[in-house]
Amino acid sequence: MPILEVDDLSVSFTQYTGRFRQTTLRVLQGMSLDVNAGEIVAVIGSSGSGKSLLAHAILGILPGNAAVEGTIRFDGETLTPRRQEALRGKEIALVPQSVNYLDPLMRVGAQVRSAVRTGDPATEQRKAFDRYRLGPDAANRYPHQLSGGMARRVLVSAATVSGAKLLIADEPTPGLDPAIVRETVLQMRELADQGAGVLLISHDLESALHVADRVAVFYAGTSVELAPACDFVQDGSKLRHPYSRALWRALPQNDFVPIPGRQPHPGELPTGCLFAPRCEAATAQCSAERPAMRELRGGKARCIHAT
Ligand SMILES: Nc1ncnc2c1ncn2[C@@H]1O[C@H](COP(=O)(O)OP(=O)(O)OP(=O)(O)O)[C@@H](O)[C@H]1O
Ligand code: NI
Repeated sequence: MPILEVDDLSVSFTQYTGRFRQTTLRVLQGMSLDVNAGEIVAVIGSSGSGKSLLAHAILGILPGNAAVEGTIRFDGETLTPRRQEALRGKEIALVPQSVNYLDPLMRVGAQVRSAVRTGDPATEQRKAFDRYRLGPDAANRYPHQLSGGMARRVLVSAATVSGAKLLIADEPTPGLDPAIVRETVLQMRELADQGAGVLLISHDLESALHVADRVAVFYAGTSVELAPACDFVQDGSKLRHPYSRALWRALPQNDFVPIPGRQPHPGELPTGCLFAPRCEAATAQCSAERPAMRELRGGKARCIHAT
């Protein structure tokens, strides 16, 4: 049974654009995916595609002006705001995108100890710091006294001492040390092998493919494909959606072919398929209607032409 099931999730923000004018911006739509225990599902998409919002919707930490539609089930039961609060940091843990999530005024050892749920907090914190190569004096430091890599490892420690059944790792944005990115993905694999379900959010298809079982490809606030990781091979012809194939082909070890154009902003989405304006295979029908996600060859794709 899946540990996490996201079904037709949409997120909108209400914004005031003047004293009396209010607009609603839909930033996530029709998002569906599931994660099984012991499995890593990588969420891949460029900046602004909705990856962090999905994580925040699952955890119930979206800002107050956000409206959520659709259902999220954890361990077979629908998540309500009350249940999200009860599970957050316990059964469902986040490795946040930024080290700014650490409390700047609290020693990091104490922050990790406060996340421990079973066993002796001091012992569990020490074990986690050993596992993630944080020296014995690291626990007494404040976040600003740690290097970026060490702070990331403290975040992973805090997420793992909780013994969560579902881990959501929101990877640091590019520009941060690639070695740290690699390290985080390997840590996630270890946790999945111990039985946790992992949602691994990443810009970096290549590093995610090292550890993921399945890949969800996001574009402009929706999922366009859900594929087994092993479909990302050779010329990409096993993939179902033109955008997934384009991402694959854009990798340096493949043809390094960039895709012309850019991802549309939430306020300027095309009426039909969101990828149609950049798609080589687009026809008039693609611009007429938003395609639904459909099952295809052991995966799913949101494209009327996909075979
Ligand atoms: N509080 C907010 N109010 C209005 N729009 C928002 C808000 N938070 C996020 N958005 C918009 O929602 C979209 C998705 O944002 P999100 O942070 O999920 O992207 P992301 O895929 O995580 O990007 P990155 O890889 O840069 O972290 C973006 O267009 C962003 O501008
Ligand atoms: Ni993000």
